[in-house]
Amino acid sequence: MSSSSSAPPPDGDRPQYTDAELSSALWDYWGSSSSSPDACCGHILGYDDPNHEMSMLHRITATTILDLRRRLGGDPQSSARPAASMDDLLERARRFHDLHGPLLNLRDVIISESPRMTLAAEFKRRSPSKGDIAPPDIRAGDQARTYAEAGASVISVLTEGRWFGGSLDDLTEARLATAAECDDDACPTSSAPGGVGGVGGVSRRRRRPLILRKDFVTSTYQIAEAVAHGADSVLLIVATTPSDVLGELITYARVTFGMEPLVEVHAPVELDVALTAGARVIGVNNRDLHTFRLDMGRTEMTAAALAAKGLSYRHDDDDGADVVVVDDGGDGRICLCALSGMSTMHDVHRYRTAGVGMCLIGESLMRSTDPRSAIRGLCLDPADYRRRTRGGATTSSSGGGGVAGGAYTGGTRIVKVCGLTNPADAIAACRAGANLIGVIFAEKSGRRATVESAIEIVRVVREFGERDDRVDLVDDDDDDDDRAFGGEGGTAALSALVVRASALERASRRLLVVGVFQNQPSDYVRDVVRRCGLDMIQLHGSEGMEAANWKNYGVPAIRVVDIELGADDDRDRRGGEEGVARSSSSKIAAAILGRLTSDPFTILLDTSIKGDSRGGGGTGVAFDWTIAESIQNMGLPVIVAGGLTPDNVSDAVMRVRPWGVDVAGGVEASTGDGGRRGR
Ligand SMILES: O=P(O)(O)OC[C@@H](O)[C@@H](O)c1c[nH]c2ccccc12
Repeated sequence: MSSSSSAPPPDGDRPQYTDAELSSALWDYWGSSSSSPDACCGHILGYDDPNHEMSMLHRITATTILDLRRRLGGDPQSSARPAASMDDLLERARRFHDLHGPLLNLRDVIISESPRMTLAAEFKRRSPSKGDIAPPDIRAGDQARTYAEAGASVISVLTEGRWFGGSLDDLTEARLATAAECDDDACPTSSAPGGVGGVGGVSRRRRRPLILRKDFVTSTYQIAEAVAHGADSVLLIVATTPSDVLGELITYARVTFGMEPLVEVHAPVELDVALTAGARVIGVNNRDLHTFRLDMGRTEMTAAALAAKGLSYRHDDDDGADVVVVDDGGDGRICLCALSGMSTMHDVHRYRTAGVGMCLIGESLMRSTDPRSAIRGLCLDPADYRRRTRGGATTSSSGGGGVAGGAYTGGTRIVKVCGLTNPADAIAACRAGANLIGVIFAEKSGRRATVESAIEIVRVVREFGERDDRVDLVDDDDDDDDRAFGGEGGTAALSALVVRASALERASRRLLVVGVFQNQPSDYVRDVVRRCGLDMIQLHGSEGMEAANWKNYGVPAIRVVDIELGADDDRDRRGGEEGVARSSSSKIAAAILGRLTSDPFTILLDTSIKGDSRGGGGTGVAFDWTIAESIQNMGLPVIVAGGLTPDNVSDAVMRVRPWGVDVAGGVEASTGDGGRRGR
């Protein structure tokens, strides 16, 4: 990370430090310890960084050290709150406990949840790699309560202010808002892990969640500060802490407060440092905080190293029996946690299989419009996961999907923003929550992108989605047998499309770029797909169902089905005769389903205007959405397009609850195409 892009957002009267000041603060910190950087695995120099430039992790840590130094020294220039003395903090911590009760112990919480995966749900306003993640008016207390009620037994609160936008006030707010036991419909069994008095399945009350302070802790002062503000535990990062200091901080936390800290490692060599320092709860950050690169395999790598030492705590449920593993009597085995990059029940299950006891999830819960159902969809209880995935075909994480049969009721999962022509708008769309980014190559469009701009868009979207390559959607779930895709309508096609909807939901967490084409030669389409690295295409012309088979272009296709807006349909709709409109919309829906083949990956419904020679798409007009509703009632999740703008999209979502929406993106300026929107 270059130093120019790593400056924090400007923030009031906070002092800015030069690189030289930051660097010397770090070396002072390291110099104060007897352990040399090399002996502690050299992480202070950063991984994969032969030039040993100051990484973001160094910068944030050093800034935190200098900020604290200023506060403790009582900076007369600053209007920031002067820091309390250590004695004051200890007195405040004692008062807090007299009022609100004792600390919860992190290891005990994780073990008592087994075999259910402990969820640490994180409150994080922004991050250095992603910018703003949540709306500015979001309250830590509200979010923490929602998390707790949905089944999180740990709430992690980012308190770092400059890069993560957090504060100690957020911490206290989260602690106080979750002070009471809460009703818990996510509580799995009568043995109610974490529950109180849950005998015989009568009571479903959970104890309050444990509150974790996430910050860049380098001193006992910050630990006392955390406790005084309501934290039960703190994060300690091996990559920035000299090994002897790490040992001192862990011991201080335990002896002074009975606190069990979460010790973060990223590389196997750091595991040894953590173990030597006496850590008992170890979190593997899948993200390298020096480079921000995400490597989901880090957790398994560390789990294997821990298992080889015979130190893994077993959280598993003995092959499916709902047996709670009892405490091991404190024989020193380690609770392993996975941190960063998770969002689905598959991620949780993956780490469950590796022996992990706690998953910490931030960004995807902060971005979720419905964190409650997002948490339920994680299937923390292994029995839930088995139930959801029974029969081999995995259903959507919303729990609403399933192989054909039954209406789709899972809510809106796919948000496509279409017509982007430059990387800045594409990033804005990603930040706003889009998971499909549409780039138009159709000739008639006023929003047509160039190959060069599409290449750039693909680059920034991949970076945002943290992947290096095209997402391979046609995977093991899909049957590569030609007969299954051979153009027969009916249930087989429907089943295939329903399974693919789940696959698309999963894959789109990494954000996909879709190229939109209309009656263009397949050689041309293939060439653009290859040159730009598109993940999918959308066929918008009269190419026909069969043309959408992924084998034609090498990537799966969204097949657009035009809903023609004729004078009659329009009268039906406006006349307000619900019954007539409904019966005609279900007839249209049935006709559409009858035409389906299993060639497309997904179906998108869009408006076309009768008699318009230019064909469907880009009309800026909405069709009768009850057609989409009928199709979904028949079991097929669809994407709805046509006349959706950021202003009216929530209306469509409330009324139809479509699986996907397609919104015209970018700047709503005249396209030079008679006012037609860009698709
Ligand atoms: O938002 P994610 O990808 O779910 O990750 C959360 C958490 O692990 C991440 O915020 C984190 C892990 N270790 C940290 C150290 C400091 C700040 C932040 C972190």
